[in-house]
Amino acid sequence: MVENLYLRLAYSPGKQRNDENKKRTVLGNFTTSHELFEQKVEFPNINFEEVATATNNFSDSNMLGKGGFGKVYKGKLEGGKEVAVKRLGTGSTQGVEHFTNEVVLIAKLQHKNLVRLLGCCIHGEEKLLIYEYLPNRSLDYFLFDDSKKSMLDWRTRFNIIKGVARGLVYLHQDSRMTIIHRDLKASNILLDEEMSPKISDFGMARIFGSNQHQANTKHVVGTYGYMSPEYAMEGIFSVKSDTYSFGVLVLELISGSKISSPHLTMDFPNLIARAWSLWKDGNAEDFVDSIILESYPISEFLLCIHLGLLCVQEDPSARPFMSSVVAMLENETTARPTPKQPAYFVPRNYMAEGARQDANKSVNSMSLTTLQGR
Ligand SMILES: Nc1ncnc2c1ncn2[C@@H]1O[C@H](COP(=O)(O)OP(=O)(O)OP(=O)(O)O)[C@@H](O)[C@H]1O
Repeated sequence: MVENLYLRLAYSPGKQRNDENKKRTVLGNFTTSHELFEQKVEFPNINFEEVATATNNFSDSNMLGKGGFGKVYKGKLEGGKEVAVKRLGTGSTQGVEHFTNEVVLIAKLQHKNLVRLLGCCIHGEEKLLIYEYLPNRSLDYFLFDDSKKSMLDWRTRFNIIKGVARGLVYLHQDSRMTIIHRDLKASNILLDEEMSPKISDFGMARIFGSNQHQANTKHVVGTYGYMSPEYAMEGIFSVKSDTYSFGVLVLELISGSKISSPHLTMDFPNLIARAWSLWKDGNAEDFVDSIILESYPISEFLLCIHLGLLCVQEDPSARPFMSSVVAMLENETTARPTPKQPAYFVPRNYMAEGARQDANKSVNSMSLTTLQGR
């Protein structure tokens, strides 16, 4: 049974909310999703029993994956529609925030490169988000698995780059709001049956008011390696922090390596360092994943490496807006500035085994980072 749910602010703000309130006073018209949440949002509420039945009572065999905020299950609704159900961990304020953000934001957005949220469910302590099911799961599932990455030929990777860029332009400037995603990464790019990309996971996104260009927070959230230096170290975020994460994603797609790949030697603290070093020495071809290197025009690889390096520059104002990125991707003759040397940074203790294993999970706070290789 599906009925419309009118959502109203339903939780008491904790410490984090207080911090953000203080900041809002300083920043003027900075709008958090909580404020929108205080407005009424009409959204399909899917019955809990129906979701439980659809997912075989949230059985492990239906589990598609596990993120920082809960497990995701495959389900089949009455009538046969396949869905993905995110079951948020109970009891945490951050889980509630994640839930409200997703519902309020995605309910208002529609673009072919954004995942569709079909409904939600609040049932006692349970909070569920019900999405369209994307049969090819997420980009990381293919790109970082040696036995699957050959399924991502260059044409597919190039289309993914272009689709994600268009989705970001929509978020940043073409929807009625300016939305900063704040956690763009390979596992948040879902792939449909044609391997077209859909940006997912808006649990950490923030909305800016019309004259707002940047904001800062003491509560840094996101994923190691994809965070821009100014965000990781000073908590400053803007559309240009998403541009940075996009640049990292582009470099991962070209090289077929993770930003934090253990295969990188100590000469290269991360993938950005390697890309920069090879590009400036005129050896950018060596950066390209050997699986895709043959049979495609080298000019497209070089364009994308160049673009990736422009996006990860240290100075946010030197990074292109996503609309310029799309223009460069769609027309190889569009002028491209020369990228400056990026700043490589890794979180303190990042080389520790435990930290590396969790490197691609979203974090709810990040304390210290160290700069290297300037
Ligand atoms: N709509 C969907 N269709 C198919 N698979 C999905 C869908 N949504 C999520 N998944 C799968 O579930 C996994 C977990 O997703 P989730 O967004 O919770 O976490 P994550 O992005 O891996 O990590 P984090 O929460 O740290 O960002 C994804 O990697 C993906 O494989």
